[in-house]
Amino acid sequence: MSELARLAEERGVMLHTAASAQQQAQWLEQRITKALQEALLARGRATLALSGGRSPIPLLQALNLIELAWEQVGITLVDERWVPPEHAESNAGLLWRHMPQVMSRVHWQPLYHGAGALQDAERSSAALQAWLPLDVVVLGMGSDGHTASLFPGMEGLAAALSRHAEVPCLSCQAPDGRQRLTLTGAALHSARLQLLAIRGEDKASTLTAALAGGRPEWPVSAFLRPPLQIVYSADAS
Ligand SMILES: O=C(O)[C@H](O)[C@@H](O)[C@H](O)[C@H](O)COP(=O)(O)O
Repeated sequence: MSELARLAEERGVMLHTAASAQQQAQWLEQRITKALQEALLARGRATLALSGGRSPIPLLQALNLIELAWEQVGITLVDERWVPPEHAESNAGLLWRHMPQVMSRVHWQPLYHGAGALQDAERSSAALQAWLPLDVVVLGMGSDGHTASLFPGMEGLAAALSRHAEVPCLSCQAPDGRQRLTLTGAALHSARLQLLAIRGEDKASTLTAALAGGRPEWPVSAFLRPPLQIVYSADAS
């Protein structure tokens, strides 16, 4: 058993290792679809918060092929760069590019509204408060241990990570100085299904260090406990 698997088991966190990026996407799509269908059956509605960046593209493409009552599903992001959807770095733009069929049918809740980072965070929080608890959250992770746009050393990090955070969405700054919007622990910890998807050896070593408990200052460490399910693939392509 790998060190990653041993540490995950020690923490009671499910770890699935996929042989490729496509198999990781398939594993995620099956669990997300099942959770959304259960939510629709139980409550007539479902909510899903997705990560941006590069890793989620195969998952977005897989979800785009799924037949579901998408009109009863709310989709938002776990974070957004504070740029309009047409900007190359927009996570909203990423979802529209790789999941157009789904995005055209769901109740889409953007985080970026163009009024200013602070005002956009307030507007997104007001809208998302009614969504809590979320049904599904899909987290990614950077090699620096950030998740969503919660970065190590960020001002107000402990409060932002807390499940008792005052608001579900905050504006913040990435280490590169760019404005971002991020869900807080109030939204992220509320999810009935919490998934962390990472790819590549680099992130595996970051995650191993976090699971070993030696990195409490890394935001991802706040999520490494049940009911989190981790899916890892060495395939970083
Ligand atoms: O906006 C973003 O970039 C994401 O939401 C971010 O938190 C992402 O999950 C990690 O940075 C990993 O990104 P990659 O998948 O591109 O490595």
